[in-house]
Formats: sequence, structure tokens, C-alpha cells
Amino acid sequence: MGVLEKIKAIEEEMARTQKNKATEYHLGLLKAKLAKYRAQLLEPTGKSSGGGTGFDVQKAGDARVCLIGFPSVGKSTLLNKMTNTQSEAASYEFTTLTAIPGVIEYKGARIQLLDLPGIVEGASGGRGRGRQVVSTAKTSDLIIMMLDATKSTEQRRLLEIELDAVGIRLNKTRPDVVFKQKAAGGVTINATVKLTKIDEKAIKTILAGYKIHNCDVMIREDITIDELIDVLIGTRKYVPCLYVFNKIDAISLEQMDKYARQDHSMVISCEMGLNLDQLVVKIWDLIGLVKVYTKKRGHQPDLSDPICLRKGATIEDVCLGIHRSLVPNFKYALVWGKSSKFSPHAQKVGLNHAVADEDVVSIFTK
Ligand SMILES: Nc1nc2c(ncn2[C@@H]2O[C@H](COP(=O)(O)OP(=O)(O)OP(=O)(O)O)[C@@H](O)[C@H]2O)c(=O)[nH]1
Ligand SMILES: [K+]
Ligand SMILES: [Mg+2]
Repeated sequence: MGVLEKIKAIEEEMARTQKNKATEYHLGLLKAKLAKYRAQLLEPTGKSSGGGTGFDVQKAGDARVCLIGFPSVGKSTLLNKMTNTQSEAASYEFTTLTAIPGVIEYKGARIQLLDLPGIVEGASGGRGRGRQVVSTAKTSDLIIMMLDATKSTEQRRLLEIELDAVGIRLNKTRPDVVFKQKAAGGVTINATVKLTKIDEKAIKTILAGYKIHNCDVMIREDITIDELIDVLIGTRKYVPCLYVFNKIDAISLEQMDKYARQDHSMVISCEMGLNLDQLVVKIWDLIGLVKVYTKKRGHQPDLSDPICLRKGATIEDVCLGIHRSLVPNFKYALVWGKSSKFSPHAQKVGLNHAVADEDVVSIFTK
């Protein structure tokens, strides 16, 4: 019997079996078996699958949020609640076998929410489809690490290890180090702050370990050895992460309060729809989107079709959001709103003026 047939047989047996106290144990065994076979479906079959690349899902909308978590924590249930997409949700592990995108629409933005298969310990090392899942997490603007509030808090640490292993740094900023490799001239190290966790000898040893013999290193923050290595490797991804504790309907108020107070954390219940509106607001804040309205001369601002940009976006980004041809023909822009020096009046600005959320912008071309 192939794996698919075995799965089918178990599913049929589960459907046949009446749920009661006497069958509880047997059903539990069937569930465990089902999970085992479904996990096998996730094992990489050839060289191409399970490798270092993520799932082949087009990025769409203004930002991407990935759902990462152990099996059966409620990732698919959340997707079903927050988007118009349906992803199968069930009480056995490895229900979801591939990446399933949905869209959250909020404040004029379209945020792609990506449901992913559950991962297990060792995922980053290539076990199951885990590697593909954690690689997909690299492409996200925000990771939602979903945790089952009824289970051990160990889940969080185990998942962090898996993400760390593929070079994802959660809720951290890139170390403030300028590193330039050169063709000759040896190693020059400068620091603008006192270094307490690493000294010149350690830095030189590490550089030599990476066969770097000519470079300039300017350190502007009290970094650790690991952070220096991240700079040298250069491909680290710094991604914001929100820890979401699901199933709070099944735990005590006291326990819930403890989770809710942790940093970067939120508590929800998908099943009872608790705190889901607040979750959307939080997602929006963490992605750091700003929404800008455009206005043609002599017209009211167009409130129906805002342009969504990243925090820190400039008038140039606004132009690119409208049409590529605007930048080379740009003369000046008028901006109303929080970023205008003369608010409530407009300010005349150039391409590198940073816009703020809810600004109104008029572009003037040559
Ligand atoms: N009590 C409770 N159960 C929930 C909640 N959300 C989801 N569940 C249940 O948890 C089980 C797993 O839900 P799924 O959405 O399939 O979980 P998943 O993380 O997508 O699982 P995989 O795809 O197998 O990794 C289902 O039986 C859900 O009904 C919740 O808020 N409270
Ligand atoms: K499940
Ligand atoms: Mg799922």
C-alpha cells in the first residue's frame, strides 16, 4: 500500500469509528498514524524539493506575512478567519501540505497572508518540507510565529532555532557595522564605541577564519562575535516577528495574562474569534505601511485609491507607485499632512522628502 492509500484507509476508519470514551485511545492512535503518514508526504522526494528555496507562490499585494508554527496550532484556521481563502483545517497534524496565500484588506492595503505546513524540530536541516517552509519565511515582511497556548512554551525556542539556522534574525536590526573588502592593504579596524564583548584579536581571528586579509571594518555599536559573523556572511535577513498564542479559550485567565505580557506577543482564539481585529491592527503597525493619497491640481484628493508604501518612503517612491515616467520628468511636489512643515498648509518638496501616513501629494512634472 502506498502512503496515500494508507492515509485514505485511516481516514475511513476514523470516520467509521464512533467518538466515545471507549474509542478515545484508538482514535488517538489513528490520529498519530495519520500524522506520521502525512509527514511522509512532506519528505523531499527528489533533489529539487526540500532544498534551500521556498514555495513557488507569487508575492502579491503590499506586503507578505508568513504563518510559522508546529502542526495543528491553528494556522489554517487563522487564514480562514482573516481572509476569503479557505485552507483545510483539521484536528490531525500536517493537514496543510503546501503554501496557501490569502489576502487581508485593511486601510486600503492588501496584505498577503501565507498559510504554511507545520514544521517540526530539525526542519531547517532538511527534515520534511520544513526547509522549504523556513526558506519561505525569509521572503516575508513579518513572521507570525503561531504557538499553541495549551502546549509547552518550549515550542517558541525550538522554532527560533530553526529560523536562526537559515539566517533569519527575529526582531533585531542589522548590526551597525560598515564592512568593506579590499584588494590589498591589510585589515583596518575602527570602533566609535567601546567594545565590551569582542576585542581586536578576536575580530582578526574571525576575519582570518573567513580568509579575509584585506578590509576596513568600522564598528558603531557594541557587537557580539555572532553579530560580527552575521555582518561578514552578509545574507542575514532581519525580519520582525509577532508571537501569537492561539487557543486561549482553552487556558486559564492567569496563563493568558502571562502570555499577553510577553514582548512582541499577542493572545488570540481563532475558534472564538477573540482579539482578531486587534491582530490586524498589530500586523499593519509591524509591517510599517504608510498610505498616501494623490491629488490632481484643482481636484479633491482621490480617497478611493491610496498608494501603500513602506515607512520611510519618499516622494520618489510615490512617483514610482503612480508611474515610472514621473521620476525623470519630476519638477516638484506639494504635500499636505503630517510630513508638511507648514501643516495644515502644503509644503513644496523634492524627490527625497519622506512622506507620512495619510499625506496628500500632488506631483508636478516638467
Ligand atoms: N480550542 C481551540 N482550538 C482551535 C483554535 N484554533 C484552531 N483550533 C483547532 O486546532 C486544530 C488544528 O487547526 P489547524 O488550523 O488545522 O492547524 P494548522 O496549524 O493549520 O495545522 P497543520 O496544517 O496540520 O500544521 C483544529 O482542530 C482546530 O479546530 C482555537 O482558537 N481554540
Ligand atoms: K491540523
Ligand atoms: Mg494548516
